[in-house]
This record gives sequence, C-alpha cells and structure tokens, in this order.
Amino acid sequence: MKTQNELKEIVARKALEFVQPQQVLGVGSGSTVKIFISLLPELPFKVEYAVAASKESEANLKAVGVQVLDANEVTTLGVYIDGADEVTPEGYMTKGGGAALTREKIVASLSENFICIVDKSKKVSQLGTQFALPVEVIPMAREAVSRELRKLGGNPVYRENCITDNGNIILDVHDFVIEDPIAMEQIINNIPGVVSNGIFARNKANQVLVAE
Ligand SMILES: O=C[C@H](O)[C@H](O)[C@H](O)COP(=O)(O)O
Repeated sequence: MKTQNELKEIVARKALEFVQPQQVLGVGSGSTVKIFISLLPELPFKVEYAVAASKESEANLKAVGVQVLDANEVTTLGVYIDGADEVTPEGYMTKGGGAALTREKIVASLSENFICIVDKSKKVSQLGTQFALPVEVIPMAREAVSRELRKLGGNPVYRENCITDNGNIILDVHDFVIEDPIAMEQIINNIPGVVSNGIFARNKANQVLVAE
C-alpha cells in the first residue's frame, strides 16, 4: 500500500500535465503543492512565471528558478494548482489548514482552470466532518466573530502562534458540519471582521484529481 506522501507525489506529478508553456502558472500552498513545485523542473519546457498564494510557495518557486509575479500584475491565469483539506463528491472544498485561504481564493479566482490535487484521505461526504473550518479574521474582531460563529452552531478555536501572510488570525471552527456550502460561505463572509473563510463553494475546482 502506498504512503500518503507517495500518493501526494502521484497526484502532484499528474498535475504537471495541466501546465502549459508560455502561461503564467497559479500555485496554491501546502505540502502537496510543495511536491508539485519541486517537480516543475521535470517539465520539457521552463515555467518562467507564476503567481503564488503564500510566501512559502513563493520561496519554493524561486528555488526552482520560477519568477514570481504579484497578483496585481496579471489579469488571468491559465491554470491554478492547489491542494485541499476536504473535498466532497460535488467538488466543494475546505482549505486553509496552512492559513493561506484568502490568498488562495484570490489567486484561484484569477484562473481559468482550477485543478485541485489531493490524496484519498481528503474525500468526505460533507464538509466539516473531518477538518475544522479555518476562518481568517482581523485580530480586533476575534471575540465578536467567535460569538457569531457559535450562533451558527460551530465551536471556534483560536489558532495559537499563527499570523497569516496578511497579518490576521485564524479561527478554526470545530463541530461544524456544513450542509449548504454555497450559503454558508456567504453567511460567514458577511460577519464583520471576517476576511474570508475556507469554504470553496463559489470558486469550486474545475477538476479534482484524487490519488487513491
Ligand atoms: O492553507 C493551506 C491550503 O489550503 C492547503 O492547500 C491545504 O491545507 C492542503 O494542504 P496539504 O496539501 O498540505 O494537505
């Protein structure tokens, strides 16, 4: 049986097939994406430019010779490759285990083709059943947002020692089964002080590749 890391490498290698020459590549974050970036030099052409969803991915891309552009420098991206924490059969996802959810949503929204790469451990029938939902929050709103999330039925827990690339905090919402991802993504975004939340329902992936 393959280890989780071997499965991540299989799916990351498969994602190479979606990378086109002379396109600016969108890149998410996390351990699966880290493997994907490390495989880029195996392509028969050089990836010249990318937009990264986290500082860590930016450093990893630079380490393999890819120039990293600011998201403001591009209007569209051909393809965006990113992992996820949970994926449903409908293609809804939760993300943000690495606290990069907001930048991931921004870069994903610029892309014409979002390819999500996961190993089989990420498959769920309903979001929230396996992974607490990350919510990025402006620090001064921590308690107010926590109260609102409790009213919605969740149990928010402040993520210790975590400041996002945007200077904010993360609340991880436990015990929160998400029945309607599209509605809940919007409801949480409407709480004052929320920057974004880890439900990717409006920006679903175009394809989810799962290493079984
Ligand atoms: O903030 C982190 C991202 O949403 C990641 O894409 C997600 O947590 C999946 O990461 P990994 O590939 O390490 O499981």
